[in-house]
Amino acid sequence: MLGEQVDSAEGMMTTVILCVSLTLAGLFSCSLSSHVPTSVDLVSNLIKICVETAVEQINSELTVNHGGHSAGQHSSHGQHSSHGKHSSHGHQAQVMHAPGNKAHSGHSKGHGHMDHNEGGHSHAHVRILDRNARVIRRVQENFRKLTGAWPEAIMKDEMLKKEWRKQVKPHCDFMAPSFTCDASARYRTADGTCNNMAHPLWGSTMTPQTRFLPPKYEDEINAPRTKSINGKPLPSARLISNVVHSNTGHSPVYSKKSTNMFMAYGQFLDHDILHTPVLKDDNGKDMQCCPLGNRDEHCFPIAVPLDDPMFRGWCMSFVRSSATPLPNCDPGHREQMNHPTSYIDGSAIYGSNKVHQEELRLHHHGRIKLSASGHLHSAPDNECILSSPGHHCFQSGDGRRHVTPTLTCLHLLFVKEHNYIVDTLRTLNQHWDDERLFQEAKRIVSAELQHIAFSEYLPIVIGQEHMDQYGLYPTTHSYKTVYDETVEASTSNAFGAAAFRFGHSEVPGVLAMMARNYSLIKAIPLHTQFNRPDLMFDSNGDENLMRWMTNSYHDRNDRLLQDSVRNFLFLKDDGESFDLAAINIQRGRDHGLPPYNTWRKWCGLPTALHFGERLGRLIDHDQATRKLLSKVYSHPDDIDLYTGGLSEIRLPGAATGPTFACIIARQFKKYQSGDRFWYENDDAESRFTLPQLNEIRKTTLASVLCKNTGTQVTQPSVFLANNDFSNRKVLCSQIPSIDLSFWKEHSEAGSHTFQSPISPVSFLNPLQSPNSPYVFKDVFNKLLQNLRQRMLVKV
Ligand code: HEM
Ligand SMILES: [Ca+2]
Repeated sequence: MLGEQVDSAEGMMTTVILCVSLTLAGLFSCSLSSHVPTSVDLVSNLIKICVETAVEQINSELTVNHGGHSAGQHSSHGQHSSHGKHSSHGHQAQVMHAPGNKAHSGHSKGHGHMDHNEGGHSHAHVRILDRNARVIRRVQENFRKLTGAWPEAIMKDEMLKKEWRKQVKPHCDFMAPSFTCDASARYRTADGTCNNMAHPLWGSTMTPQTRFLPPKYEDEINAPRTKSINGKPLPSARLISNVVHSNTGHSPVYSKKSTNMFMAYGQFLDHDILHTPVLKDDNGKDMQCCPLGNRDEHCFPIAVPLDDPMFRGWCMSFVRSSATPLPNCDPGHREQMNHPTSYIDGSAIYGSNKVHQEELRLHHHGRIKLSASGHLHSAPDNECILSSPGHHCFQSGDGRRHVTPTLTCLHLLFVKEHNYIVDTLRTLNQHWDDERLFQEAKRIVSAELQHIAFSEYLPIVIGQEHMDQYGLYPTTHSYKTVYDETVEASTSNAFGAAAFRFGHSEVPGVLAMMARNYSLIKAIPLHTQFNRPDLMFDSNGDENLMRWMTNSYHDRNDRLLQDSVRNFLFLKDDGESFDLAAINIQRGRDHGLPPYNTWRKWCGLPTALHFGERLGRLIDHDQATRKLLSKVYSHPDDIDLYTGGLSEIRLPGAATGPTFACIIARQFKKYQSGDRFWYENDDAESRFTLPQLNEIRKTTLASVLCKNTGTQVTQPSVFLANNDFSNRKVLCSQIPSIDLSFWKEHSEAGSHTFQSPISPVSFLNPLQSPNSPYVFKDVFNKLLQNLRQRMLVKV
């Protein structure tokens, strides 16, 4: 045991020697107890040495490099109480600006993201977490230099662990707020805390992403993977992108099955469950990490091949995802944080903390703010790119709302859905106040989002077999009692940094708008629209864009990404742009994702031994892809998860191959069974009544579209093309939709009893179960025959 080692004469000597030498070096002033030191004293002093040295080191680095924030004592309880109130305790970070510091000023050269106002002071919080993680990492490194002990050894020794927590805690005590969760709460908190009563932070905002498998960092703790198993450097992420993911010079190939609405919804859903923050510079702009060899801890620039067809100058800037300490400030490897709540709870609409939520609310009749002209409420001008007078940036619960117009219009759609629900509830329950209306509508919208995700979206992503294998289909009757309090629903690293990015291969090169008669209004290259709200200001812009989204195929799920995102991502006037495929690969390395073969094994799939054709080959890749992979990688064990997974042959009826389908299925299982407020749950305090649940089961994205836009005709499943009989277009009035009269309160104000259950006409969503009968088919057969089949437009 390490404690015993330190207790030994040798350990004591080392401590004293170090103490003296570090004091002499002027790093800190060391005073060991005057009495004969006990093992606790020694360990305590040893850790103290390491902590103080770490703080000094970081402060001097920050002063030299950035004039950034001091690593001194600070803490910020970014977590919230059980009532979701924002609280901030302890000292604020001290800011020590170095005189004359010019680093990173003025220019915004990172990934071109706009300034994100995510409510509260989220970026300050990211900075604090990142610095605290850095302090802990340094303490850990120092401790290892002194004692040779790895984090595991510290955690196994009770005395050492206790001392560690005591000494390091002042540098990151935001991780241990005290909670009084209300077990009888009917509503989720804004920040996701208190969902799991035993672990109130699970799945909540700004907590570490979880891992299915331990990370693979080059130094075991922090440094990205850069070396092949044969010791040579790994291929550059941009080179892999050029060889394996490039479609440059070729026409796009479209899916034969699903629509651009399926693509867009994937991004919208992703933003409910994940955002990994990266650090900004002192001016709140993207950090610049070029040229190669930049030694800033936050930088991991991508090497651009000399003969690159698009990018010049050897280097693409890449900022590492911010780090976050582990709970209790325990030692361990680098972890990345998740900004939104991990639960599928509409946090992209409602915000992920109370402060932000309050900003978004109108505080009148339960509504969310919209502009007078029916757009999302305005946000400061620096949060998007404005090019026309009269246009404005938008507010919403997630900072990335402007990234593409296809995403922005889904934000608007669900704000309208919220307001539609509150307005209806208000007519039913006139005694409900603003708060009650808001919370009830939020609860219903969250349930709708969960239902759409699991009944309409996910089956197309992973296929029926995985849906069945993991028990992911929603039930068609009664409750589904799947809640398991031992399951942590937090978003996992490999899911977010690789598998769920499968959708990037669906992204089109061109967006379009369609009129009510399905004629094309206009087609616009996607890369001209990043971070711009303009299309939303066209007359009926959102409706016309969504009409195109439901009437056009997305780009096929394959290993290829369109130039819109592979060469022209966030293209600026000065010609600077990024490659999303290269970023995804680099992100995986930055996050320490184990490579492809390790995940194959975890999924129970055969691993590859070579790139050839004999036994032991990459069995889920076609021959051409095996060849391309062999051109860049020197061994199958080197293959990055993103590249290996994306280039697999898709499973029958799925948008993903077996490795991504496995990771995505296991992650969605966590969202389903780790959420106490899961909409199908039979939880005494928060469940829906059965009739209400049956109403929620009627929800389809088509019904939400019909209710909240001028759309009059659409196919029942807007994720699927309307090219076969079962999904032909029907009038909106024929698309089942939630009947909110089941929320009419029966008794006194404040009570939670609702109208007695009158069993509604049973409705089976055809997508819930592959074998269920298609009810529209019988009921509306006649009408359908009269509707002309609309051809999908390929732009
Ligand atoms: C519509 C066009 C899209 C654009 C322009 C886009 C762009 C981006 C960018 C720039 C990032 C950050 C990359 C990084 O720095 O690591 C990102 C992350 C991500 N994207 Fe997309 N994306 C799009 C669509 C999609 C779709 C359709 C999906 C899924 C179906 C998706 C899933 C993800 C996921 C899971 C992440 C990781 C998020 C995080 O960890 O913060 N994206 N995307
Ligand atoms: Ca969420």
